[in-house]
Amino acid sequence: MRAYFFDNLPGDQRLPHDSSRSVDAETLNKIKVEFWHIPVEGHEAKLDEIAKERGYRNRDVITVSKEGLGGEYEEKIKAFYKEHIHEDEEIRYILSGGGFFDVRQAPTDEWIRIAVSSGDLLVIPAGIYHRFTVDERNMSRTTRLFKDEPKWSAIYRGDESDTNPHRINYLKSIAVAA
Ligand SMILES: CSCCC(=O)/C(O)=C/O
Ligand SMILES: [Fe+2]
Repeated sequence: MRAYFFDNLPGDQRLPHDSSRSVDAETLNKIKVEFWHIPVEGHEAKLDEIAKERGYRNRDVITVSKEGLGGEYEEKIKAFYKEHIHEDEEIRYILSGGGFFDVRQAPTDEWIRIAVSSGDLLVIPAGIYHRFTVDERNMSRTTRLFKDEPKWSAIYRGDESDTNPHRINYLKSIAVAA
């Protein structure tokens, strides 16, 4: 896992877009993004422990690739890279391949790019604006943890998202006024 500010330059979303300005763990902690590295071999026990501690009852594995998603690939890639929030925390564990999770720092609204590969586990809090893309490998196999039914539902950034209670609570939790 490596984090840095996104360069905001035009170009394929799957390229690194590395501004060379690194982001440290403390900066990520301030915006409530957590991460672990858990070696893939034998990761199940640690994942079970995290799921139990945080009350997650379900999980699935998604392969984001042309082969994995077939006819849905283009549509899903667009949906994941469109800026959004969730009303639940997002926990993702990368089994193979990799990609980039971009999270918006508040209050600056700058994109922080988090490069993930196999063994990286990321916790993205409810209410933070973010997006995902595969990298140049064009493939990520990821375990997604869900508290309830395994369902992906996103609220795209727009007028309604800024007044969503989960967005407001998130800003409060990091001591930023909504
Ligand atoms: C790599 S898991 C698929 C992407 C996803 O679930 C999500 O919410 C991205 O923000
Ligand atoms: Fe998401």
